[in-house]
Amino acid sequence: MAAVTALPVSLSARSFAYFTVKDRLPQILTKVIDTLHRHKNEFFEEHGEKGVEAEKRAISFLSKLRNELQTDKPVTPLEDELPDAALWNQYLDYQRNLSNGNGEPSWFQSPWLFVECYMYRRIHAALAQNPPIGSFDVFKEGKAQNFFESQEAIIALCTYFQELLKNIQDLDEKQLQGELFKLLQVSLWGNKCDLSFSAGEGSSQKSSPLQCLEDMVPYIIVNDMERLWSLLINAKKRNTDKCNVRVDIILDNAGFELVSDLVLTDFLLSSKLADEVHFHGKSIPWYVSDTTKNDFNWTIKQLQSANHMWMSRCGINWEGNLKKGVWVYHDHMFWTLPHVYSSMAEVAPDLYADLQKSNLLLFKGDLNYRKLTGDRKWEYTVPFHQALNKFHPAPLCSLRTLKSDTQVGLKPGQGEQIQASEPEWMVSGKYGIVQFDATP
Ligand SMILES: O=P(O)(O)OC[C@H]1O[C@](O)(CO)[C@@H](O)[C@@H]1O
Ligand SMILES: [Mn+2]
Repeated sequence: MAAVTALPVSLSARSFAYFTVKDRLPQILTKVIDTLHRHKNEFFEEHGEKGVEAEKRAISFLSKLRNELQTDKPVTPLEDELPDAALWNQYLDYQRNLSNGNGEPSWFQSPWLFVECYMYRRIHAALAQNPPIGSFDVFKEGKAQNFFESQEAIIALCTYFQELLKNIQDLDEKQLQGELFKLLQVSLWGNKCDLSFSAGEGSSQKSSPLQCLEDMVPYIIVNDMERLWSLLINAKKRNTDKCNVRVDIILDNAGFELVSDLVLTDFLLSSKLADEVHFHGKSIPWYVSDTTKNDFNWTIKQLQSANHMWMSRCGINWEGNLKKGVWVYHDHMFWTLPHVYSSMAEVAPDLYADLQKSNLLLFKGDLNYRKLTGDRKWEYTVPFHQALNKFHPAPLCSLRTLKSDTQVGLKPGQGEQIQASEPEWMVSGKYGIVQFDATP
């Protein structure tokens, strides 16, 4: 991988990133250790002494990791033999070359994106290397709790949606557009509910997700919903039996956000704006609340068996979509590598080629935005297309609330104006974007 010269510097642990690395990441590690402690009896019941020994080894690995982080030790090569280890270690070499002999990559000196991803990968190694507790998801409880605490909001959304389905065939184009915009916004604001941001403290959707959409429109600082609509409606009009419209959604958090994404994608199918939807989740537990295959299936099962007619109707329909093959779940190790998306074509050509088959890629959440734009200190007015740095498998759109200090594609003066009244605007999660790029 050649060193990049013409791009702005990477965000490193010196700004907002500094507080994340200094405070949030150690807090997350402490919580993970605590979670393992609390499950000791369960490990014993399931696996006997072997389970307890594995738990002890995982805890000592994680304590060592926390110490390395807090004392700004060099980031060391991975020593496990998991399938992605070689790619990680190559990336570490690349970081070494970038630092031009200015010392080893370390927690507070290296790019924030890299060290943060690296921490989650080491957490995974702590478990994966220690059978019989190798597949224990240390973040599962938090994700489930977010789902249960968002119960009211999920009921409100499922009820609204099932009512909408009753007469969806009778909606004219304008009405269809209005409904799409609503569900896009629910999915956008659903991204407030991630757990790495609050270091694993609760962050669920408490109020009805549909009620305050109007009031929140001014906080959507890039709003390309009209362009998204044009793409979808034109694709629908051109659509013939031979050529299906495929939408891909690169998922972010489980819990309320996932339900909001599933409702959005059900709407795309039910309105015939799309014929098939492909979901992309994480193959290992990631950034506390990100969706894995287990979370995806668990969520649909929970909905199905819920004691609420419209919730369970959603769950039953969605299971049906999976069985019929109009919903397809994928995971690929690339999504949990530290690489930015402009290197996908080189690092994961199979994934890139798969995404090229899509008519529209929806990228959910802040981390996806950081990887789309290379997590760099761009000027606010730099076009999104430029920041994507040649990543363009298909038309794409980011739905993201701002939780890290990078943002492109703003109008001249727009960023400075918000900054003047709200210094925290880039990291508070209060602002959002629906940012689209169609140009190859
Ligand atoms: O779930 P999301 O929206 O990708 O957010 C994850 C976010 O959590 C944080 O990593 C916290 O460190 C963000 O700043 C990051 O981008
Ligand atoms: Mn996330």
